[in-house]
Amino acid sequence: MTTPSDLTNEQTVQMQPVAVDSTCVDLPASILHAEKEMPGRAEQQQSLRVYLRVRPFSKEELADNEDQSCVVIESRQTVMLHAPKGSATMKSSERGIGLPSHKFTFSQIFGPETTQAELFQDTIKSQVSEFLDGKNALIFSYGVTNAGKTYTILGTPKEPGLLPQVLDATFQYIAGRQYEAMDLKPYLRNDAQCLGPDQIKQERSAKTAIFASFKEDCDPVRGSGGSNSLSSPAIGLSFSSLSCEQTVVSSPLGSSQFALWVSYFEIYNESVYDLLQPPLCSKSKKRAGLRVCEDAAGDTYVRDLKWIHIKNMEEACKLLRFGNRNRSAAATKMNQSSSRSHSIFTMKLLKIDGSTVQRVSEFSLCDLAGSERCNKTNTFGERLKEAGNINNSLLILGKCITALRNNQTDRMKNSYIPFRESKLTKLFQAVFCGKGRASLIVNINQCASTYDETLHVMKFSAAAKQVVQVIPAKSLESLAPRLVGRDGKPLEALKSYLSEEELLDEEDEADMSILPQNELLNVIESLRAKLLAERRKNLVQEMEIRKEMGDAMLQQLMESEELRSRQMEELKESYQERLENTFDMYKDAIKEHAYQCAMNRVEDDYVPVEEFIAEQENAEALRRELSELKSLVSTARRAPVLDQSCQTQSSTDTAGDDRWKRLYKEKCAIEKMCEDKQQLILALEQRLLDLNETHHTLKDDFLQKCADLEALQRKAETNSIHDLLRENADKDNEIASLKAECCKLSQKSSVPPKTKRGLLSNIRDNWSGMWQHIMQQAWPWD
Ligand SMILES: Nc1ncnc2c1ncn2[C@@H]1O[C@H](COP(=O)(O)OP(=O)(O)OP(=O)(O)O)[C@@H](O)[C@H]1O
Repeated sequence: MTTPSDLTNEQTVQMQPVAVDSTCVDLPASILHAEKEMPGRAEQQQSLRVYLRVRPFSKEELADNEDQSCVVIESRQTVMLHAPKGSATMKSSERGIGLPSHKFTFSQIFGPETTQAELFQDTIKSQVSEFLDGKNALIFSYGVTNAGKTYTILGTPKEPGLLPQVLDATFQYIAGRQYEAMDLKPYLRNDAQCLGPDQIKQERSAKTAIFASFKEDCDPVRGSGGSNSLSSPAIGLSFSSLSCEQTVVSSPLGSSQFALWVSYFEIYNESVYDLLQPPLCSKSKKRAGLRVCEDAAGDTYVRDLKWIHIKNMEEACKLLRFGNRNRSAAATKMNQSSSRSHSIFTMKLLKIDGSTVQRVSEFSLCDLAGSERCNKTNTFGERLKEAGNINNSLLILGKCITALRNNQTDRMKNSYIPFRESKLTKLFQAVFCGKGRASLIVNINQCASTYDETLHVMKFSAAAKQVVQVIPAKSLESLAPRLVGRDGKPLEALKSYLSEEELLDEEDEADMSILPQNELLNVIESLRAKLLAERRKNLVQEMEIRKEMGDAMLQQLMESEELRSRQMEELKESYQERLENTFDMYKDAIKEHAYQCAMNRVEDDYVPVEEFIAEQENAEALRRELSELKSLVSTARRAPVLDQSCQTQSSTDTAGDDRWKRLYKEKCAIEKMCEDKQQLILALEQRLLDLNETHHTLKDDFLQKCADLEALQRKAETNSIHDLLRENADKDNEIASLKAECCKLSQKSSVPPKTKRGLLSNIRDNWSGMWQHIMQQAWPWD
């Protein structure tokens, strides 16, 4: 068992450049605290136990003078692998890819000197105890060919392997309390079946048929309970060494009885074959493959697999030998008797109270086929196909382990675990998912020639070691078996329960390879027709779904378009309204401004009509006076001739001369003044004309601006909202410039402030000035 302190110790080991298996450094806390039952928690967590067994060199290997320093066991948990010269690993490391040495940690490492009994004691003994206590267990032996997997599981006559030891421990445990009746048998994965007399008969004859084939080899089957003293030539093993003192679990007290049923099957080329089935008479006939099905709880089982009730080690040995004879083995380059299949020996222990099965526990030992790759084993033809299938199922096992590990280390991840992709993983899915404990025994040899394959095995085991098995506390309760009658129907009224036949109706994974060829063709045809119909149905469904989706999307699009255009309309209206308001405001302001300017100008230039008429009358009077004066002056001009004569006649009249002179002067001044006045009137009239003209110009300007504004307003109504916004800005500028122009115009048109005296007062001022002037001219002495 790996503990945190063990891991700390492991890290202190200093080596040359070494690839340290990451599991020994970065184990997550959950794994470090694994294997502890959490008090108050509804589950137990335990990392998958991965043991390493290094087998000793054989005589031939020692004779070959192979490099013997590839595998160095450093401690009970740590092993170093050094790549030998010429290995692919060494070549890669020489090219700078990877390192020549690798360090791995295991739950425990067993060196070449380890005995089978020691191995049992330190690895699976606790699991055997659990099995006897009602829990499930699974043991895998994994490694390349010739690494010692079969040796570990089965052993030799002198060194019985784990399986005989488990059997032995079980028989010790149930000794004296065996249920002899044989009428209660395992059913599906976890259930039990109550057999009728004829079924019991069948069971007995099946067992007798198997044992009959050993008549010539072995002693007659002895009674129950004689496990300890067996020497069983049936499998060529002497189990004398099993009469050991190993007491796994002391026999329980109470009235319960136990029945042990076993099965033995192999998975060869992805087909399941019953190894306890009598061999076929004709070698040309193909063995019948068995189907892997699921029960109502989703647990897999092998349909029609033979379960044999055994009562002692002798019977167990016979069955093992019988099964091993049927097992697919072939000579490979590496092993003269290489297992080409995964063989699975399963024990089911039924705990029976009266006639009720209290519980069924299961212990499976799986001797996996060699994990080597094809090129190493010089495989061709059938061997190549075997290798492909072996590698595939081991690859799937590896994938499942990696996916389990990834899902556990990263809780956010929930990757698919491909249990169903191979028969092997499908069958043991339940154990990996918490319905039992699993252990992996990795077997390696120390040969330099298989170094690369061994390294591959070690990397696989490094991943496996990180897997945590979460075993719900309730898993055992859920394993409480259902008892079914001889027809497979439950003895108790269980609505949800499906019999095997009912289950099989729904089962779609029938193993068709067992049917004859013409039937197979029929099956293929009907399947093809079904497939076509199914495809057509799917296509129609897909089209309908697509159409529905398309309609829904179109509807959604139209609705959103409508909403958008409505929003645009509202926006446009609001902007238009704001624009109109702004225009009205500016229009009013301009009108007001123009009106004010006009009013100011009119006010400045205003001359009341009465005053104007009065001024005109005055001017008329002045004109009349002027004309009188003129006539007076002309008279006066004619007078000097007369006056000359008068002068000569009466030169003494000086007073008259003076007066004439004065009048003449006055006349000249009045004439001058009249001319000035005339010019002033002309200037005033001209001014009036100018003012009228300015007034008209302003009026025209004003009307023009109003027209422009109206045109802009009309345009704004027709333009889009964006144009309006843009033009709004333009118009703002234009209005600003108009305002500026108006200001300029108003400045230009406005006269400088003056007192509102009007034309008349000007004329009056001028006239009084002129009158003073005349008077001064006329009477300069005044
Ligand atoms: N621990 C061991 N001590 C002594 N001999 C061993 C040990 N392990 C294996 N051997 C011997 O090595 C040889 C190969 O072992 P085994 O047949 O068990 O290998 P394997 O891994 O099962 O091979 P394959 O996958 O080809 O079946 C056998 O002769 C076996 O007796």
